[in-house]
Amino acid sequence: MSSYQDEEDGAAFDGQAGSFPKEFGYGTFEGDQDSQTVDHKPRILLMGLRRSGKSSIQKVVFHKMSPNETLFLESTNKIVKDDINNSSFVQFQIWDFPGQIDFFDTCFDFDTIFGGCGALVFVIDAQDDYIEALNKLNLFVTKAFKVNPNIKFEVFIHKVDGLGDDSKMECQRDIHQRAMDDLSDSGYDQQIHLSFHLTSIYDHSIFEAFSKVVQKLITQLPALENLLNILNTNSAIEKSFLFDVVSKIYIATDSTPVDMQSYELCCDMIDVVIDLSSIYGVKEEFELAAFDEQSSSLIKLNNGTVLYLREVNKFLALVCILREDNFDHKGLIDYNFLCFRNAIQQVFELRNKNQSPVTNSSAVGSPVVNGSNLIGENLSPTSGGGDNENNIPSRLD
Ligand SMILES: Nc1nc2c(ncn2[C@@H]2O[C@H](COP(=O)(O)OP(=O)(O)OP(=O)(O)O)[C@@H](O)[C@H]2O)c(=O)[nH]1
Repeated sequence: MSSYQDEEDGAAFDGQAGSFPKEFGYGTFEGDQDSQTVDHKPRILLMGLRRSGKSSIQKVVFHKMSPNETLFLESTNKIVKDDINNSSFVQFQIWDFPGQIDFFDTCFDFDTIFGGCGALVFVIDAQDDYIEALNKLNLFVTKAFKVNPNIKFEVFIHKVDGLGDDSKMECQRDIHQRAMDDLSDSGYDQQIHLSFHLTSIYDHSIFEAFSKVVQKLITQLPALENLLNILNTNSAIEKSFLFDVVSKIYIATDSTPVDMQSYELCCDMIDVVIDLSSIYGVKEEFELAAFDEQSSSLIKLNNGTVLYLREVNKFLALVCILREDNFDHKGLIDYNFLCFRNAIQQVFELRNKNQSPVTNSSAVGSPVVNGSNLIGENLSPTSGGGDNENNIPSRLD
């Protein structure tokens, strides 16, 4: 097995975007070698009140900071741009806004901020009084919608690790209700769609929520989903995720529902593979990451389930969950995987061909790729998102 290398340092950096609001509406920023390339990437804005957890989210998901270390993060006092380049699919900028931002400041250039924005993530601290946060949410989304109606609005009901299961649900229901009432009062309830996610940096929920945000910016998603469906059907796979290895965001999965435990198992597998690879993997000279197309890993669980990881390209890995019995057909699965990988390659090529330099995410068309080369034996995968909902093993064999 070759090794994965954490690309964090090479992949992302804190571009100090200058002081707010004096240098607002940035075309370039320090550390930006090629502002033209960077600026056409879809942008994700992180907004919310002070200390709601915006910087922590960004650091934990994209910079591998441990959740405990976020206790020592200083308050952000200027907009911080972060260029995420983990893979050909996952390419965007995150703008972390200071909590104390004043939207009535005349220097605020709404057109520049919201114009090229793909998603606005509004973070609400669920452990705090959220009335003020809801007022801000309404102000920001209505303003953003007027400038750019294509923005996806995502509300992270954050720090829910401090709440019990019932309180979580109650909190979500209350925030949802109040936010919708506010939108209705401002006359936008029919036009603006808000998605709500319960999140915490202390578990996988923040990665799952960010996966969903990022997926909405990938216009090739239907093609990827389709390929995963075909792969599953022909290889008797129960569930498969296409992971961005560095961030553990899944950029696509098949169309069966995602259950959190399966996702967590796959994330853990990636951690195991990365850790083992960095200890035992052989790194070629001049190579940033020492893995190749042969990289793979297999973990048998004690409930008759197999986790199978295969390298798709430098940044993406396919992680599948399937029954041990069905893994007897490993040759077939491997062959189908190669077809799948070729098809993904075609998606990449089409995307690169179609990409125009001034586009945001919504302007890139979805290519039509089918996985017609995949071989299917008479294998019948059981339906649903995995059969191990109540049967998750407590140890890895
Ligand atoms: N319990 C808990 N605490 C969190 C979570 N996320 C962040 N925090 C804590 O919240 C505090 C504030 O986090 P920051 O990331 O600095 O908040 P911010 O929104 O960037 O704050 P400003 O920069 O002032 O706008 C830190 O002490 C974090 O450790 C979470 O999921 N659960």
